[in-house]
Amino acid sequence: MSDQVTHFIGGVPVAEGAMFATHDPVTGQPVRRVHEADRAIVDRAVAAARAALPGWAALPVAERAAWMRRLADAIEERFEELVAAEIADTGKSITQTRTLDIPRGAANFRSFAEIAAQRPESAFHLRDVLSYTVRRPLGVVAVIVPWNLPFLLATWKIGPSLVAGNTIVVKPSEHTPGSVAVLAEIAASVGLPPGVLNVVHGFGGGSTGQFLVEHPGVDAVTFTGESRTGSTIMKSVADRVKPVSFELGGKNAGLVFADADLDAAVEGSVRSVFTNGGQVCLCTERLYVERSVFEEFTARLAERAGRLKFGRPADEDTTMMPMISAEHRDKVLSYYELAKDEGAEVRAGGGVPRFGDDRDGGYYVEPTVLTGLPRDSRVNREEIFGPVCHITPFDTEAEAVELANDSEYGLAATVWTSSLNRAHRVAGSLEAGLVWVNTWYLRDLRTPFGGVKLSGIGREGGTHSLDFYSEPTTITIKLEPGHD
Ligand SMILES: NC(=O)C1=CN([C@@H]2O[C@H](COP(=O)(O)OP(=O)(O)OC[C@H]3O[C@@H](n4cnc5c(N)ncnc54)[C@H](O)[C@@H]3O)[C@@H](O)[C@H]2O)C=CC1
Ligand SMILES: O=C(O)/C=C/C=C(\O)C(=O)O
Repeated sequence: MSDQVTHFIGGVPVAEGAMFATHDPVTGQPVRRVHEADRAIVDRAVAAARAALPGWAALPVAERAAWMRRLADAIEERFEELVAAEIADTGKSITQTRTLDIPRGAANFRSFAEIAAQRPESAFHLRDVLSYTVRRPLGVVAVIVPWNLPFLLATWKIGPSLVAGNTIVVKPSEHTPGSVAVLAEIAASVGLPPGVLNVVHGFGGGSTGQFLVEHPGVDAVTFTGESRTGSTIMKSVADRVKPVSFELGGKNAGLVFADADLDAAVEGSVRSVFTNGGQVCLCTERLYVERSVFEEFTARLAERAGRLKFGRPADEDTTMMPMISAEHRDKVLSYYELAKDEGAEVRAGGGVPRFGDDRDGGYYVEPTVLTGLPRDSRVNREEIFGPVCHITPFDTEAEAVELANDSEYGLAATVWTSSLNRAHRVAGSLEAGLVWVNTWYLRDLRTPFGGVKLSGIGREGGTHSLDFYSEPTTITIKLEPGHD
């Protein structure tokens, strides 16, 4: 793709609006020039989506599902181009991008095509009354997504909203416009009807994102990002009572019991704390470890953190990526300093790696393991969104559950134990939308996905997505047997 990123409206590229630059997180150097959509451009995108709505909504679901499969095929054909676009924006490793981010994009379209096409309609026939439900699309949906998993998260919302018959305007993060811009090219190349999928670029508050969610022609908003942003968007749409689906932040707990397979718990926690540089809303930031294995677990996790590899994205054995921006790096580093001020013992990391090459201009921080902080420390309560965790010992199962639940967030939790009874008991007691036992981030796209408390509103995934992206109308007919 070109280094200049344009909007995509009504099936064609639109190179209008002021320009801003994005930066390569690996070196800090400018990487793209992006057009910012002002109110007038957002207006045109919403109008294009609205014009395309009747035709798209009227298609049989099997035909919309066929379009989703065409998009998935085309993603696979342009796989390496999407991998390159994602890496240029994020500095992710090529191994992760090839195995997680881009394949999930294709899977997001394919799985919602299958789920929507196979969904049974419900009808209840009781004596001379027939009650049944028809589902209609919400209308024009605004899709607002963040920078941490740009293609995965955008397609996770684009697939089900389109197959349910909506037309959409997507706003990717200002940091990561590239892969969704390639998706727009793909939509044009497969001949998706103009206006069904529109993309506008720009910032959030006071810019494209706000103009889009507030727009009277937008019927619903689906958003992934920080909890505070979710709250701001909710206020913006409150007057029009627009439906919202929010996947927000987390301060996720991992519980390690002494009966766990410790090798698996350590390796699983390496993944759950440090994957994607800790920049996944599902990452573990609070670990609670039974006292008898606390020292061994902590020493082993700290040792593994020190061995993560800061290679270039193109090196297949790279396991640590940079933070997305200088601003986000500074935020994460401010928590490293705060941890020290709050009295933490730094068991690994705590600073900035030095390379002696152009990566010193990038946004890297060290993977960090902390202990010794009280439960009410800010480091134990606030979402950091970096490669860092704090580990606390516990003595009883009840205490572990109580500590894990002592959070304003409730997105994901991980339980490490060899006892099935304990796994079931503890998992059911945790205030979280998602609990993984002896694993982390194992996904089945049919299951409900989302969080409680500050971590979100509603669930997406499988039929839960299709429920959000459509409205049911219940029709009840009084039949008169024997009449025409
Ligand atoms: N899923 C999660 O938990 C995520 C959490 N974060 C956290 O949020 C912090 C800030 O990162 P940001 O990229 O600024 O996240 P953000 O939540 O502010 O931005 C996510 C998306 O929302 C848009 N946006 C922001 N304000 C908006 C508004 N008022 N109306 C409409 N759209 C709006 C942004 O342009 C972007 O596309 C990070 O330091 C990180 O800690 C960031 C990304 C994802
Ligand atoms: O759908 C997934 O597999 C991952 C979702 C991750 C987020 O929502 C996030 O990191 O914000």
